[in-house]
Amino acid sequence: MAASVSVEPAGPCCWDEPVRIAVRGLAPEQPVTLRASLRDEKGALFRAHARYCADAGGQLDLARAPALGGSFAGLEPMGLLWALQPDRPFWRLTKRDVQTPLAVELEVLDGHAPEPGQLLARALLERRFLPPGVRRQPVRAGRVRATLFLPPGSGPFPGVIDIYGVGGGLVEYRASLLAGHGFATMALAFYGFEDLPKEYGDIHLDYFEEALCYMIEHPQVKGPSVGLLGISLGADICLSMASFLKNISATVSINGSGFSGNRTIRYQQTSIPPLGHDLRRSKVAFSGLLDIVDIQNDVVGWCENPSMIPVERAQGPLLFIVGQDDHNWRSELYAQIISERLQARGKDSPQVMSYPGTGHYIEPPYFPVCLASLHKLPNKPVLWGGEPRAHSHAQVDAWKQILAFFGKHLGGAQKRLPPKL
Ligand SMILES: CCCCCCCCCCCCCC(=O)SCCNC(=O)CCNC(=O)[C@H](O)C(C)(C)COP(=O)(O)OP(=O)(O)OC[C@H]1O[C@@H](n2cnc3c(N)ncnc32)[C@H](O)[C@@H]1OP(=O)(O)O
Repeated sequence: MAASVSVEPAGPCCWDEPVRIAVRGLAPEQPVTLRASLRDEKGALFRAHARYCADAGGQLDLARAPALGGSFAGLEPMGLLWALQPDRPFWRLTKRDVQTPLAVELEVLDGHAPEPGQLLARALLERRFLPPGVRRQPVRAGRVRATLFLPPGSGPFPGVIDIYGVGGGLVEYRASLLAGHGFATMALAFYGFEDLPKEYGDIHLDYFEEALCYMIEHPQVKGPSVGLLGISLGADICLSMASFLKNISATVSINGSGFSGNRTIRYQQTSIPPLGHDLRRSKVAFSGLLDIVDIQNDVVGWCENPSMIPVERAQGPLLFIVGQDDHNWRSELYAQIISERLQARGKDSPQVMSYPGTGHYIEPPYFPVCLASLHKLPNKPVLWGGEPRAHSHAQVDAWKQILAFFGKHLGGAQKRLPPKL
């Protein structure tokens, strides 16, 4: 019998959904190598491989069989996706056009030799970023440059604003995936897109207030308040919005700092001066990579430092997703300072999910960890941190936590049915 690969659920799947991969028709105990590859929209090739042995019946189920080595080892049913690494140095897997899927090619090769053996079977996984029925609406309203993703159904839906960080542009893939879980999600650009400022400058919260008003007034967004989700600088913008603006009922910070970083945050008469940094504290790591984890200035005055965002003013609960191996800055320490600030002011401690072996770039599930890539501020490749297996597991858990947190505090999201595995 010829070998064949089966993937469940069959057909196209969302990028954040797990799949069950199995191979049938092998010889009993046959050694095989599984290879995965994908090409991103810029032509960069990402690859992973793992060695396995079929069972006594000539079957191989990645949910039951441990990988014996390769890009990863052990029982990792989704390892061939999260372990994908780019051939191009310091390249990050990202998705620019969410309307097209990424295709992951799976190949089953005979044997474990370093050189590939005979090709036994092949399959193509179509991984979508625009979940079925999600509507994508470009937003050009006043100064706001964004895309709103509306879940399938009639609504209104609980709303979330999603903000990325340094690098700018309009990053849509996390917002589009979140909409697949029942949240009307706005991917919000704030620089480096169309007529927005070309460079990252002071953070003017009135721009973000305009985006918030757009969401609250939208007939498909359930009022009276929305949630916020941000990573890195985007997380600090979310924390600032929650501290100064009304109608925000839940805020998630992924590896934010809780400080005004190296630009001033401004709202009406208030300004928060930057903590600042000293590039002389950066280290050169392997391959000439910069390690900037310690370049932020020391937090003099601890939780009373004037560069801190006054998070105690936030109306709704806060969730901090923290990578303990974050090399952009010390997210774990900053989450502790924020907790102490809240407690010192008689507020509840925030929920902190702190993940070992996890770096700065915590993305939705199954994105391969980006260990290093161009940082637009020093304009050099920097180390982001993370150990691939731990980081990948953290991404899966963090996504569940984020969905549960928004589900609880924004209420009423329609659950997408989990695939039957
Ligand atoms: C000063 C020292 C630091 C101070 C720090 C302390 C203060 C801390 C302050 C706060 C710290 C907070 C820290 C944080 O917030 S860091 C973390 C958060 N990061 C983000 O949120 C990123 C969001 N934005 C993006 O990723 C971009 O918009 C993307 C990449 C999607 C498009 O972006 P854009 O449309 O602009 O791209 P381009 O096509 O014109 O290419 C431009 C260049 O970009 C490079 N590139 C492109 N794609 C990739 C890729 N896939 N892999 C690797 N590199 C990639 C490439 O070299 C290319 O140049 P070239 O090869 O074409 O010549």
